Amino acid sequence: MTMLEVNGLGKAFTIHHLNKTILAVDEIQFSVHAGEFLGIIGKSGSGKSTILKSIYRTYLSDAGQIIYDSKQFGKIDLIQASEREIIFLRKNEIGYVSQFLNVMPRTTCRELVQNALLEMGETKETARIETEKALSYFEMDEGLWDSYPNTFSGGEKLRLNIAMATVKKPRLLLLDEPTASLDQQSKRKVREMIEKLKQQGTTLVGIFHDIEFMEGLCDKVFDMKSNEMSVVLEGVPHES
Ligand SMILES: Nc1ncnc2c1ncn2[C@@H]1O[C@H](COP(=O)(O)OP(=O)(O)OP(=O)(O)O)[C@@H](O)[C@H]1O
Repeated sequence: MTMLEVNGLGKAFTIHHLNKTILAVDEIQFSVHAGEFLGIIGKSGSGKSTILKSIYRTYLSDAGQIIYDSKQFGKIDLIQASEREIIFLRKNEIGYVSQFLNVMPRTTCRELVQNALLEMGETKETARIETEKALSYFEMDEGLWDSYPNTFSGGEKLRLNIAMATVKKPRLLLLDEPTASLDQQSKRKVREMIEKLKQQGTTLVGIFHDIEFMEGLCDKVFDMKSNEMSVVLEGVPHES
């Protein structure tokens, strides 16, 4: 079953003060089946993050279609979807993790993870238990659970980000360099979690500078250089 189909995706940015337009991505085409992991590779500035942000609708694309098979809405074009539909999908079906923590101010680490579960309808008790499990799993120091994350280290912020997104067991998970500032032990944890989610049917699209991290995780690779998708048979996908 195709979970995500990107057809002819294009996105340009207008830089007003320079009076110029940058074509960030053009004619992007790929598809991902349920439970598959698609890795996007390509050099810096080639448009990898723009693709993920277009899927999550942080950016509104200028051309093409992004057809997502939603549990709630059936097949839906994420470019045409209403704000209300996008908010629902972000709460319930589609997760996004980047290197940057962008969260409600004056909300503790524990509350952030709990709120993610409460907004998808979990009971307070389940949210409490699952939150503690997720924070322990990603080895967040218990002394930080009731602190505000603005003072957290880069790695702590990242682990919180990943905990918030994965605790919801999203149907589609978008990973934009989620292991950027993590140590080997934390990377292993993230990898294990990705494997677990895959087994549970989560579909993933991810970008990793650390190509070795992708080894054995990705089923397919989309190469920005050739604008083509290939199936990973064995080994490590090559950087373009
Ligand atoms: N919000 C924006 N406004 C203007 N230009 C942007 C914006 N976002 C991205 N771009 C431009 O679009 C192009 C693609 O950027 P993008 O971040 O998608 O690349 P990337 O492949 O993810 O890069 P990296 O690997 O360095 O993170 C770049 O030239 C970038 O400067």
